[in-house]
Amino acid sequence: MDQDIDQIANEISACLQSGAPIWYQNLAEGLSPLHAAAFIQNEALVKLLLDKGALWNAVDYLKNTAGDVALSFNNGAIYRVIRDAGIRSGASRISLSSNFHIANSEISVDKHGQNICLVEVEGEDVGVMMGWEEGIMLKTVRKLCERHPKSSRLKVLNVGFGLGIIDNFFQGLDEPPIEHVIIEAHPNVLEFMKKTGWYEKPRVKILQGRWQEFIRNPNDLSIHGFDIVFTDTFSERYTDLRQFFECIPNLLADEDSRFSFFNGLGATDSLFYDVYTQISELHLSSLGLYVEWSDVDVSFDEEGGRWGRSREYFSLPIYRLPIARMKRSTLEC
Ligand SMILES: C[S@@+](CC[C@H](N)C(=O)[O-])C[C@H]1O[C@@H](n2cnc3c(N)ncnc32)[C@H](O)[C@@H]1O
Repeated sequence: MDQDIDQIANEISACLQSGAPIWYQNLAEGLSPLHAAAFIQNEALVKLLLDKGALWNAVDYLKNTAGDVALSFNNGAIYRVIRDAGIRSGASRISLSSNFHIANSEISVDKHGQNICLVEVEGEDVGVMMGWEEGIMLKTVRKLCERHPKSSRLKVLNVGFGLGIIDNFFQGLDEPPIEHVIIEAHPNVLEFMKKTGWYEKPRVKILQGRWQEFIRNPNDLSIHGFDIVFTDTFSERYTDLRQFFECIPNLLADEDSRFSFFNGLGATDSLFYDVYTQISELHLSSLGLYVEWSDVDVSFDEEGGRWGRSREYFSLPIYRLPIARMKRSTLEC
């Protein structure tokens, strides 16, 4: 077997040296050499191809990566080799996510009675917040607030109002926040907030604009001291989320404070989702935060009806919910 691999390795090296492109994907199915190596379940070959520069995130015409092929065989070892290549490649170079900016947005009720917030991207309506996400938002609020040492006097910051699902859950707590700051940029969403009475709510402060205008850099202390911080801006890229991460140590009040974000990047593919999840944890850790993850079941409960006229942006059955806190050693430094 080792001999076979040595021989294959030599042949592949010779092919590459003579100009064969390692990124080649066949015309019939869009399969790359990495897909093929995962298909024959040859870990050494997978490693070799990745070493030679094979794209860990190439997708075939069915949108499957080599990691998906490995998973379909339940081959955890090969899956991890491919995933780790993705993590090493660094989040800033991953281009799988929603990378559009706030476009025309519309808030409406779909035929299933769900509230949906749609934006138009390249002529297609994309749901950026839909009623089915209530379960995620409810569990997030529970994880953020339950047994919080300051539960009777919470100061909450939420970035991105959308349909206001999470903000309604914060307001519905037995002991609502003593300060509830919401940053929202989109004029249509701000209009919706006006119509639904958010500007009149006691102890709620609405900051109109992009979060980047209010939280200018990681050392900016103009808004700070929150017990709970949540962000869900969806239309932004991972680089924006990472920039927001950098501001978290200054936004949080103390070691009891908790931070969460909508963990939806790459959520149309288990490999991409896994890579984003791991990279987020690594980046938060480098800033002195540790993350606890819990799983939320978001599998289909009806014939795919939850998407309405939007594009699927979260097609996995499990949402991985992050709760981050400052590590004590960081606070003592
Ligand atoms: C997915 S929705 C948030 C949904 C919300 N979590 C809920 O429970 O309904 C995203 C929101 O973030 C807003 N947004 C996007 N980028 C933003 C930015 N840079 N600053 C502030 N708000 C932003 C959008 O206008 C949109 O209202």
